[in-house]
Parts: sequence; structure tokens; C-alpha cells
Amino acid sequence: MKMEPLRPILFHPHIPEIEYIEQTLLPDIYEVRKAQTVEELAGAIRRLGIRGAPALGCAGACGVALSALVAKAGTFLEFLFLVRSDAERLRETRPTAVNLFYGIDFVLSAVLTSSSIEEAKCNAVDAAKAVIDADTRTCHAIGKTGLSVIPDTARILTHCNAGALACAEWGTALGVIRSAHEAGKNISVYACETRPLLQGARLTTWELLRDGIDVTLITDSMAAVLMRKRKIDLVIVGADRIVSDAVFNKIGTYMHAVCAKAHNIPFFIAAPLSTFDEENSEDKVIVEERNPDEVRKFRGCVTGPELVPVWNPAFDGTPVDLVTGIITEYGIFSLPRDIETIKQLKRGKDMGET
Ligand SMILES: CSC[C@@H](O)[C@@H](O)C(=O)COP(=O)(O)O
Repeated sequence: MKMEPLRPILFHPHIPEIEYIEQTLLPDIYEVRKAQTVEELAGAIRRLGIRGAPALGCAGACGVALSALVAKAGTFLEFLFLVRSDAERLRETRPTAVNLFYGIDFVLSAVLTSSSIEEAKCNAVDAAKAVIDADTRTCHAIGKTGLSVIPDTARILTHCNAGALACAEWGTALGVIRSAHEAGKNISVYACETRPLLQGARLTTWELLRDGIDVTLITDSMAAVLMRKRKIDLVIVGADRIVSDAVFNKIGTYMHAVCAKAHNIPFFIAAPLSTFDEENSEDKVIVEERNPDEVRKFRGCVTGPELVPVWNPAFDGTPVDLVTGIITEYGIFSLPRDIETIKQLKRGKDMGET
């Protein structure tokens, strides 16, 4: 039986509210929650109830539209001040995934170029819906692009969750895997658990099992030996930000890229154009450092002494020379070779397409 597409974020402007799957509870509890204020949405993003770069873009976009809909302002200037402040509050929730800023800025600019409160509300809602629709189309297009690099039988390693739960629908890395499965290819996936918050173990396996795609869960430290035993044909992961010289993704991605290179295994990134921040370089990216207790404990179970010092970066940068190709909705690119093409495509988007 074919499952309904997973859509982790829905925007209901007439209420107004944002409905989202609370991802911290998966896989044991599937719970849909509602955010009716920007503060509730910001809380969901900070605790990773909503997570994954493209989903953060959608959440940011819907959050600014929600702000416009609930703002209680006497004048247009006061209204703009309130919406801008909420946009800044959302921007501060997570510093690395550039899609968050893209979604926020897309809707904010629709508000700022309006000439009355009523017009701004309509424009904000349209812009937020456009971000969600565009992400849905984009992920399906990424899936289609990726088909060319997936052999008819493939054992694929992935890290973290770059699936439907991390997007508006379908997924980026898992989007390619889903499209390949749907095209009749014989796909099996090794999902790395992804310490410390286990997005791979909790979310990727849940999504793939739900769709009937063959998946085996491994701990992060098992990936290298699997590659050495020639049990992996290629690696595909998502990305939170792609700068001119590196790809930022969930901590542990760099380790897989190094291992893949050592074993001559193709290492692909799947990401939309909105993940590129090609004017910046690795040294300019702020990597989010999260609460040490995420490493010392998991859901209340102690995994390390209470007072042990912890380093807990959420992401790492993989130098572009370790990346075989970046699968996007516009084709497969390689950096630094295709940087000018990326810039041109992004300029075209700035001219009005979502
Ligand atoms: C299509 S999602 C790509 C990335 O956002 C994903 O791999 C990832 O690192 C998510 O991190 P998270 O901290 O769970 O938001």
C-alpha cells in the first residue's frame, strides 16, 4: 500500500497557525502540534521539533507570515516593526542552515514591499505558500536529477535525516533514494544513527520503513568498516549550507566523506539551490554549538558524567574536493568548477522565481 506523502509543516493562514510533526518524539510517538505564535514556533525550531535545512526555510517563511497575521499594530510602521522583530527572533533560532534565512527573507521582503497592513498580510501568506510549494517541487526535481548517479542495484549510506521530515515533502538525499526506489531500482540503505540526537536512527529509518524501502541501522562508527568490506556503493547526504570551499551538514558527515575518499566510493550531496551561500567560505560559517546535556544524556538516560566537559557542534564542514557531486534541482554540480553557474542560477531566482 502506498503511503500518503509525509508533510511535516502545514500552514493554515485562516486560523492562523502552523501545524508541524513534533520530531523530537519520533519514532515512538507521532504527534502533530500547532504553533499559533512566533515564540511557539521558535521554541519548536530550537528544540528540533522542526528541523532539517529546507524545513527550516519553510518554517521561517510561515513564521514571518504568521507574525504578519497576528501583529496588533495601529499603524503600518508599527506593523513593520513588529514583523521585522519577529523575523529577527526566528533568524536567531539556528545559525547554520542558510535556508532558514532564505525563507525568512523571502516573506519579509514581500511584507516590506507592500503598502498597507492588509496588502502585506496577503503578500506574506502568498509568499509563505510559495516557499512550501517550491520546496516540494524542488525535492521531486532533485530526486529526478539524482537518478542518473544511482546504479540499478545500489547500497547507499546516508547520515542524519535529509528526508521528507527535513523538507516540505519527499526529501533531498532521501528524495533521491525515494525516486530511485519508485523508478524500480533495487535500493538498500544503511542509515547512520547520527549521534547525539539520533536523527538517522529515529527519523530516517522510520521514514524508509514507512515507505517500504530496505534500510539497516548502524552506529556512526560502523560506516568505515562497511566501506572497507565493499558493502557501500555510494554515499548521499543533505546539506545545511554550501559555501565556496565546503559543504556543511550534520556532524559526522566529514568523517564519512574522508572514509569514502579512502575507499574510492562516490560521495554525493543532495540539496536545493537555496542551500548555496557561495559568496562565503568555510571560515565565515558559524557552526551551532548545542547544549552539552545532549551528549551527556539522551531522553533523560545518562550517557556521560554530569560534570564532564562536552564539545557539541551540530555540524561540520566537508572540503569540496571530497565531494563527487552536488545533486540539485538544476543538475549535478561540482565546486569550485561550477561556482559561476550557481551564481547565475541564483541571480535568475532573485529576479522573481521561487
Ligand atoms: C534535507 S536536510 C539536510 C540537513 O539539514 C540535515 O542533513 C541535517 O544536518 C539536519 O540537522 P538538524 O540539526 O537535525 O536540523
